[in-house]
Amino acid sequence: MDIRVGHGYDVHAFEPGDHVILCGVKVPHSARLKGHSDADVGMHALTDAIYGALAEGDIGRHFPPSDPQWKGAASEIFLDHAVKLAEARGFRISNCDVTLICERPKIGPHALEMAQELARIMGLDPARISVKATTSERLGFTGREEGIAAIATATLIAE
Ligand SMILES: Nc1ccn([C@@H]2O[C@H](COP(=O)(O)O)[C@@H](O)[C@H]2O)c(=O)n1
Ligand SMILES: C[C@@]1(CO)OP(=O)(O)OP(=O)(O)OC[C@H]1O
Repeated sequence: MDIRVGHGYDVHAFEPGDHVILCGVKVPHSARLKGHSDADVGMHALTDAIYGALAEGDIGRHFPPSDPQWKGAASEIFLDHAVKLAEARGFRISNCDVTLICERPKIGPHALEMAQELARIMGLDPARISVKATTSERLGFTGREEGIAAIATATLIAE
């Protein structure tokens, strides 16, 4: 049995807007996240965790920010690619855990829907997916509400 663990980290800054996309869910907010794609910071961290477990580099290697093809892209494309790459290598994803770091928006009311959306994209039982959040107690860039950070871990198993 081959068991792999990967982790991912991402940050996107706020810019003027009225909603954010987090783990595939549109959440009303007083700003939006800036990015080349839809700036789904949680999905990017999870995608990087899977690439990390596979030693397959990072999201920018597979989807260069310099490529206009990915401008405004739904981050589901990136996660789907990482999952299919894992499957092609004989791995199944056992579980994953995403932490969103922000003062606002509040994630708790949306966490279940986010886990369900990630599960849909990944073809997994939602019980294998965790989405949670923490503030940084008003410290640092997330504390000043300049952006949102996300960390993720994924465990992959090949029998
Ligand atoms: N954006 C956020 C941040 C936090 N939560 C929930 O609040 C709890 C307490 O946060 P602390 O940073 O004070 O530990 C946290 O455990 C989450 O349940 C949230 O929903 N959205
Ligand atoms: C996702 C990509 C796609 O062009 O762009 P961004 O939306 O800016 O996101 P980032 O987390 O900076 O990762 C780099 C890129 O791969």
